[in-house]
Amino acid sequence: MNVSIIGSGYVGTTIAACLADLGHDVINVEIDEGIVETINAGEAPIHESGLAERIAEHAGTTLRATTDYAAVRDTDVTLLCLPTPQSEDGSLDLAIMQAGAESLGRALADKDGDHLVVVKSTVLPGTTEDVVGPILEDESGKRIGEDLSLAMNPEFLRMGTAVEDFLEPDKVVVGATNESAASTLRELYAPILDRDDTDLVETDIREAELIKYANNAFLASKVSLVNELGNIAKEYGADAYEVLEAVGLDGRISERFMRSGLGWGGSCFPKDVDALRAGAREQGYDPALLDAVVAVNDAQPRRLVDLLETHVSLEGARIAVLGLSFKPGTDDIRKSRALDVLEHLEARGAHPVAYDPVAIENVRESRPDLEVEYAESAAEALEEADGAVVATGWPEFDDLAFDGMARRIVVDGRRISVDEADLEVYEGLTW
Ligand SMILES: NC(=O)c1ccc[n+]([C@@H]2O[C@H](COP(=O)([O-])OP(=O)(O)OC[C@H]3O[C@@H](n4cnc5c(N)ncnc54)[C@H](O)[C@@H]3O)[C@@H](O)[C@H]2O)c1
Ligand SMILES: O=c1ccn([C@@H]2O[C@H](COP(=O)(O)OP(=O)(O)O[C@H]3O[C@H](CO)[C@@H](O)[C@H](O)[C@H]3O)[C@@H](O)[C@H]2O)c(=O)[nH]1
Repeated sequence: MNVSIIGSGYVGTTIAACLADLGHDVINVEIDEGIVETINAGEAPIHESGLAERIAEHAGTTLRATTDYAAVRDTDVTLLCLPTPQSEDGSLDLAIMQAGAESLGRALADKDGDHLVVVKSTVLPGTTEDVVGPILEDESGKRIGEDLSLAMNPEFLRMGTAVEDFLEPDKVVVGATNESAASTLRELYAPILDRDDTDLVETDIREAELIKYANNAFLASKVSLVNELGNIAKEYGADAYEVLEAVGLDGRISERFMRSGLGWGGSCFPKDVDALRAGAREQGYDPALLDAVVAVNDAQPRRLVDLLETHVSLEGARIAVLGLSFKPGTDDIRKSRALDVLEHLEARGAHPVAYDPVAIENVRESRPDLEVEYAESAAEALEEADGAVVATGWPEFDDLAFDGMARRIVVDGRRISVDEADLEVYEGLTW
């Protein structure tokens, strides 16, 4: 099948390379010339395991990139993978989606024959049919249900495991207005749907849109619940990890997403939970539970620094901060809880010395306001430190030597593996 993909970020690039791998002819339409050149040169514009080799294999043949929307006219289906950020007030900002839909609609005006447009971006119910659809119709002169079809197909991949998640998903959700759109998507994903472990969910567009938010809201809520239970466990002197491991044995609950600690960040959970809360309020519903889910999450970094302060007087103290990315395996620092830890440390007069295997440059560039010293290794960050906090659970922090510290006090927000006998103080946030 000939496929065009609008937007070549984490989702668009991963999907393009994977669809080429599945045998489709794919073109990425992207406004960033640097990304277009990188893909056409056979290189990956982002770091994801398994991505570079797929791009290298298919670039120039079944995988191409361009800044020219006219390329969509040579394709049967277009996947919209544009960003859907949040506005200042937390609500969903559709400006980029609207601009992309306008450009796509204009390009489709000159296409003979039918075309299927699929929204893959995370958008609130109603966006595909009430915002994207009308723009496409206005700009292209085509009519939905006649020579234009519309579908919504949310994406559930995680950063760091994007290729594997896309090719081996638990489910594929297809929201479509007509059978021909649904059948085109079944054909597009045929090799994925042939797997025994992939469920196909066919539904209406509105439900498909909401499934994505419900999925992320559920997972974020699970982590906040686990953190609340962890905070309570800590008060009782109990180990939340032991408690929740046993709880997870209940098949109704599952053992996944049970790691308590510093909380959730990243480019998706925070913005999607906020957009759903704002959307619910707009609909006249007060999302009290989701408000609490965010409040519990926002309190964890302060709680970690409070815990450290029970052992170290922070004014003027040199504090090692281990980890900056929002989770291990990525250099993404968007809404990373580690940044909140840095802010709390700074506000209390401490001198943070931070180390992360890959995310330092991103923090340096995007947060020049933070007064932080950066170290080139965990050992360097720990050298002469009066205390340390673990903010991201990078595997390389397991079994670290803490002997360079001035005082061997470690407060852990991610449950790394440590030899407590080596330490003066070792405290977990929830154990
Ligand atoms: N990142 C994830 O892990 C993930 C997972 C599932 C779903 N999503 C959702 O997928 C969507 C895309 O997310 P992402 O992380 O890939 O975003 P991203 O910011 O990484 O990439 C978006 C790309 O779109 C390009 N772009 C912007 N305006 C354009 C235009 N008018 N025409 C063409 N290209 C344009 C940007 O230059 C950028 O390269 C969002 O709705 C997000 O919520 C993201
Ligand atoms: O037991 C856990 C699991 C996760 N986290 C934290 O939760 C955040 C999100 O983690 P993860 O879900 O692995 O990362 P993302 O790449 O943000 O993926 C989420 O967001 C994507 C974008 O919407 C979705 O596609 C994915 O399904 C969804 O898992 C990170 O800060 C993790 O540290 C915990 O604290 N404890």
